[in-house]
Amino acid sequence: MSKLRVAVLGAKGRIGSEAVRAVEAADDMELVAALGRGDQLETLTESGAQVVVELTTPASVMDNLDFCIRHGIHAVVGTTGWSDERLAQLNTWLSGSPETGVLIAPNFSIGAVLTMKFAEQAARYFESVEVVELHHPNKVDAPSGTATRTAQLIADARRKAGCAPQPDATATALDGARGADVDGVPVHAIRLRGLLAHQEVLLGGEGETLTIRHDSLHHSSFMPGILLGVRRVVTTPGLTFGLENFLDLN
Ligand SMILES: NC(=O)C1=CN([C@@H]2O[C@H](COP(=O)(O)OP(=O)(O)OC[C@H]3O[C@@H](n4cnc5c(N)ncnc54)[C@H](O)[C@@H]3O)[C@@H](O)[C@H]2O)C=CC1
Ligand SMILES: O=C(O)C1=N[C@H](C(=O)O)C[C@H](O)C1
Repeated sequence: MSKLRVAVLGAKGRIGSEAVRAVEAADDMELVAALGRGDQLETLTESGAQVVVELTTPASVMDNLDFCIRHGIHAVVGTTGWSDERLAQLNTWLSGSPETGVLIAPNFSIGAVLTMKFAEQAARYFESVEVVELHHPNKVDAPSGTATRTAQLIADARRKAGCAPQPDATATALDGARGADVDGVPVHAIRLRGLLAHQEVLLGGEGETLTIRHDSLHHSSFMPGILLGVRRVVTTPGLTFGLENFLDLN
């Protein structure tokens, strides 16, 4: 069987360099390009890349995906910064290239995907819920893509269940003291040397609390998800949001 021809964008970055090694080590894949900032995107077509793993920055990702989709190259995207407007733009581009697949995964680690799933399931049973994400201090965006997605899933679950707004008597607060409001869910971002990527979902009800915590201790935690994404995206046209769509979680 022929190997999947894979390119990595952001190949010198923290996660990109790990992804380069993971693709090189995968028996069913061939690394055909490893591009960094300033490299020509034409290398992707010249090298015959079938799938691009996009791990750059929120400022670069849209131009890169525009190029990939126009050239029918599938993409597995870990880069953060997704808004409804950006997703709508992607869907417009994809409608002009109906056989191309794009997976956007706010988090590639199985533990983080399960954290989101468990938080979504638990959300309607508790009066209060807040999200705390903790990352290395070199991270450029806050709150994290994972925390934003977690809060959105929680908010959707609570809306569907008809939950009342969360209790919060705060009358005066310093700016930021109650975190960012993501769809009615407070999200707090901590940046600390020594950390990599961590998240807690705190749920509170009458006389009890539930804490769901996940820790990514090394970038290797993201690699099985990236490789799964590469294998699945080539047969999944259109936009897929969330690695859970490629996992049998039920
Ligand atoms: N979905 C997930 O599971 C994960 C997502 N991430 C996300 O991946 C992104 C990258 O994270 P890090 O590796 O920590 O950042 P980083 O700053 O270490 O790496 C980004 C790399 O992309 C390069 N770059 C920027 N623009 C480029 C362009 N136009 N073409 C090619 N390369 C370009 C930069 O020079 C840099 O080497 C962030 O958005 C981060 O949040 C990070 C870890 C896991
Ligand atoms: O920048 C990071 O490091 C990470 N980014 C992603 C996010 O913003 O959720 C995934 C993970 O948390 C690591």
